[in-house]
Amino acid sequence: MPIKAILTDIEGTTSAVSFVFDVLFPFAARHLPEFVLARADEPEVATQLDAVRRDSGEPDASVQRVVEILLGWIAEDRKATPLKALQGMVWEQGYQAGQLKGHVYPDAVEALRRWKQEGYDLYVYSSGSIQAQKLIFGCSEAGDLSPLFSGYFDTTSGPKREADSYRRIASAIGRPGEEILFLSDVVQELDAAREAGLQTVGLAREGGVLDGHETVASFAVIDLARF
Ligand SMILES: CSCCC(=O)C(=O)COP(=O)(O)O
Ligand SMILES: [Mg+2]
Repeated sequence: MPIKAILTDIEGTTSAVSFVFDVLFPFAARHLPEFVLARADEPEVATQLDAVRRDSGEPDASVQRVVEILLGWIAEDRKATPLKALQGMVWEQGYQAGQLKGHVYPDAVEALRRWKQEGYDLYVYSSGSIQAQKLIFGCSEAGDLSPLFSGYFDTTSGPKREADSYRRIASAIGRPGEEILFLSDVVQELDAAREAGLQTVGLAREGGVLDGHETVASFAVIDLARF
């Protein structure tokens, strides 16, 4: 069945791992303590702090202790939903102040624009929060890419290495899995997507092969007509 929609990962796929690890995560680690301490009583922040207390098994943790837990999670790259939500809020301030500009590989920008023009529907699935996804594409070095996308999915749809997450996303998109092409740099994500019936292409930006999946180094060589 020909594909009608593309679902793409961000880190390592549309965007450099180094942008996430060397720019976004250090920015969050630097600004998150002050942000959390200043806004701990605001409902959207308080909800996430309670989720950290719950997920860490420390229901009585002080705000200061929650900040320590969050900094530990950033250091170990934990894909925890409340951390991702808070990072998104902190990054929003950085993008708004012009301190951050989203990195998107030029080949990804070109292909996404072309695919959109050709009539494919484009979606994002990242561990970064939906707010963070909108920011990286909306405030990118290539300008505002947000009009290209028809929807965004994060870990509130489930973990990226579980097939059920992709089944939920396909259902939300309103298409059978085989009409959706999933792009990612992580083989366990590609395996989970395939188990749910999606088609897959792996991105290995530095070369190499993602075991069991067609693998490319650039969006420029992905030929959608073959699917
Ligand atoms: C949305 S940009 C921030 C990316 C992020 O926080 C992250 O954990 C990357 O996860 P991905 O699923 O895109 O590999
Ligand atoms: Mg990735």
